[in-house]
Amino acid sequence: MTDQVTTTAEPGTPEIPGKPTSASRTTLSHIMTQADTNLLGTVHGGVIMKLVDDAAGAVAGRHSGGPAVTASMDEMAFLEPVRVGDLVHVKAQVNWTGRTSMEVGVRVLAERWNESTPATQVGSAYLVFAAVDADGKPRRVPPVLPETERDERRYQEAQIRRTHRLARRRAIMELREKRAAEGFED
Ligand SMILES: CCCCCCCCCCCCCCCC(=O)SCCNC(=O)CCNC(=O)[C@H](O)C(C)(C)COP(=O)(O)OP(=O)(O)OC[C@H]1O[C@@H](n2cnc3c(N)ncnc32)[C@H](O)[C@@H]1OP(=O)(O)O
Repeated sequence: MTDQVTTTAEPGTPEIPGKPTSASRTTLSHIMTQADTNLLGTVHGGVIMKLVDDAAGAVAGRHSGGPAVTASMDEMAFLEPVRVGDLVHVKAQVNWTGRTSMEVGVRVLAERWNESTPATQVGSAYLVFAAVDADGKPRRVPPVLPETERDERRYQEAQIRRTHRLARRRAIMELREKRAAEGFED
């Protein structure tokens, strides 16, 4: 993992024009059936996570203009159980871009398929996608251009999460190196 947090091009490489958040924002909707349930009879969390990954992957592909792979999924929150017969809407947008990675924010909403009551939020997640070339190597992404106050807040919050991810990873690597130097073999 690299520590670079800006979208500045390397010397000699052209800048990539930015893309507004709305250009790739996407909603994926899916009706939940008996095939999606866990042993408790509610919808399996893994089914929701697959939809989240699909919607976020579509957004990352649209934003970056090519293939993108999931590097991490964190802070997946399940706020309410989802039931058979719920129409689930997975709303995703690019919150932040680095050099080759993007943070995609996802909100999961559910409504009864045959009722006119408003949809309620049942989950949320943040995923990091890396744009890749034909060899699976990271490639540069266009900077995302936040358009609204909410987009701007999400961008700033994503930067905080990015800083924490890098700091946590660095701290764990340092601890492992220290323990190895002290002779621990775990
Ligand atoms: C309406 C829509 C209908 C749609 C309806 C149908 C669905 C249709 C959609 C299909 C969408 C499918 C979406 C599924 C997508 C998969 O399921 S992909 C499969 C699962 N993922 C993988 O297999 C990825 C495996 N990992 C890798 O290939 C490599 O580790 C990676 C991710 C390319 C990173 O490579 P690396 O050599 O570590 O490169 P490195 O330069 O260090 O990192 C590259 C960037 O990633 C970041 N990064 C790397 N690792 C991490 C990490 N763990 N955490 C955070 N950031 C990281 C780095 O910080 C760096 O960011 P920048 O500073 O450049 O911005």
